[in-house]
Amino acid sequence: MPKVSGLYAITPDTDDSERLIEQVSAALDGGARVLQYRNKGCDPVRRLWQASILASLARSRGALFIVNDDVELARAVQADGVHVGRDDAAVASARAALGPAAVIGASCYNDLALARAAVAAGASYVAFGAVFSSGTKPGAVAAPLALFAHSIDLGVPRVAIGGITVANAGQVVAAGADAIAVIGGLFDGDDVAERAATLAALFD
Ligand SMILES: Cc1ncc(COP(=O)(O)OP(=O)(O)O)c(N)n1
Ligand SMILES: Cc1nc(C(=O)O)sc1CCOP(=O)(O)O
Ligand SMILES: [Mg+2]
Repeated sequence: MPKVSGLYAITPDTDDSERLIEQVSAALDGGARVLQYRNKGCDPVRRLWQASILASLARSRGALFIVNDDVELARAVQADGVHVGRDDAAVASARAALGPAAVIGASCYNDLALARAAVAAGASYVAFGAVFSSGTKPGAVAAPLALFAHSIDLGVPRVAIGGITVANAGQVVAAGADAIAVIGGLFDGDDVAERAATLAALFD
């Protein structure tokens, strides 16, 4: 199964598909190894269109393509996998729907027991967050960086998320995260390729 590691870019919510494609191309050019399509706001037709384009883009750059929340959309665009949280499909049902080769990610917030259960249910990676306060998700529970030292034995990649920026990402990598998932710290600005390159280089 392909490994989730390095810079994990997550798309910002937008209806502006042209800008989204430009920004995602820049993130992939800069070195993002995983791309998640996350769009909570737009209509289903545009979601399918955006996801299809981004799937091709990720594939053409050798990056993994993951769809947030929506197992059926992941299947429709032949994504590498899906990311699920507490309000989404269960890990086991996502795994059953997408098959043994799919990458199934599970949000585990600040909860190591949840991470152990997710791995037992078939998760390919787990995510802990929010490691810093997040402008994208201001109400997210805080997750201590020490979780990464305490979760090595899980045997799957551990992704950090929440408020990660060029300024603080080094601490997260030093704490042991296998990947850093970033929205605002990557896409809020015009220098996406440069930020991606800086964040990706932390894993060299
Ligand atoms: C890599 C990664 N980690 C965590 C999340 C959050 O998932 P969830 O808790 O289901 O919240 P929403 O993203 O659906 O609002 C994620 N999407 N990706
Ligand atoms: C989608 C999401 N999930 C989180 C969690 O803690 O599970 S934090 C978060 C938002 C990540 O965006 P940004 O990089 O802009 O903070
Ligand atoms: Mg979700």
